[in-house]
Amino acid sequence: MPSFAARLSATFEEFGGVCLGIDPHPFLLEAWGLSNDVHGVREFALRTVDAAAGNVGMIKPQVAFFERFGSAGYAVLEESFALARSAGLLVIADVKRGDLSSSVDAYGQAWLTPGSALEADAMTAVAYQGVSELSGPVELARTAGKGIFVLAATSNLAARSIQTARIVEGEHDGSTVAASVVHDVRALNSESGLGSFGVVVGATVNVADYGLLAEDLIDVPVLAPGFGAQGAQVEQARELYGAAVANTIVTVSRSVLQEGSSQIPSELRSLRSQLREQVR
Ligand SMILES: O=C(O)c1cc(=O)[nH]c(=O)n1[C@@H]1O[C@H](COP(=O)(O)O)[C@@H](O)[C@H]1O
Repeated sequence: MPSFAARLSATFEEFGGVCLGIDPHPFLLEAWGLSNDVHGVREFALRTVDAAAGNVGMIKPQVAFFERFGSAGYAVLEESFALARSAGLLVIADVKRGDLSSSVDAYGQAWLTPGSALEADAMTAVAYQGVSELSGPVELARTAGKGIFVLAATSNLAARSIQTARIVEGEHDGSTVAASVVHDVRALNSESGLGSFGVVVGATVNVADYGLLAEDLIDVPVLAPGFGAQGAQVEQARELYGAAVANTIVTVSRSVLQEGSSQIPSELRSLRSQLREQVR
């Protein structure tokens, strides 16, 4: 299996960096005329995958909306991932898992093992127990051609005080929590050019306030939520991410999904051309 970085680069080349989030909120199920139960979520997810295929290269299912329905929700995730894979879409499982290494290893195995029921191409992870605790999933990702996106500067205001806090000891003495995560994740990328290990940097944050420079994000895949419903505009992508806009995944959920499944392809194509302008 080629590395996640190689597959992501090919996706950027063919489709650009727009990613469609699959977040079946109850209000969206209602707007789509679907029931707020696992049948509605299944229909929503499969229609969304269909609408994404051929229009963008990536989807990011937010697993919380599926977990609401227990094992039946997981079955829908499995079916959706399989459909996405067969349509050539990269799947970033938005699971935000984190724990000490002996436990987080199992999360990695669930989401990144080739052939596992919930196999995705990449997963999101939380590193408040230390980026080094993620070594098990990182090793698995290396051998299986998978990727991991670690939360660094998230789009929600409530995280600002924690993520901009300064570390007072050790290797990262004096740097912000966000910058230390970016530094440690960058160090995982041994290959030259784009790496397989990325960071989440929300489009609603000013990276400088988080102790980050635009250069810190070069060659690291950047997962960038916050566009659309949370207020950032794709026309600001270069201003926000500088040269790293070329390796930024602009992920959008509610703003596109609320248009209804028949409108999704044209919405995605329009975002693609806006982002292409920014990358140029
Ligand atoms: O990791 C994420 O995807 C994520 C990180 C972050 O900092 N902010 C953030 O909004 N997200 C997720 O990105 C999606 C944003 O959805 P919309 O605001 O509807 O586009 C949701 O699934 C969030 O859980």
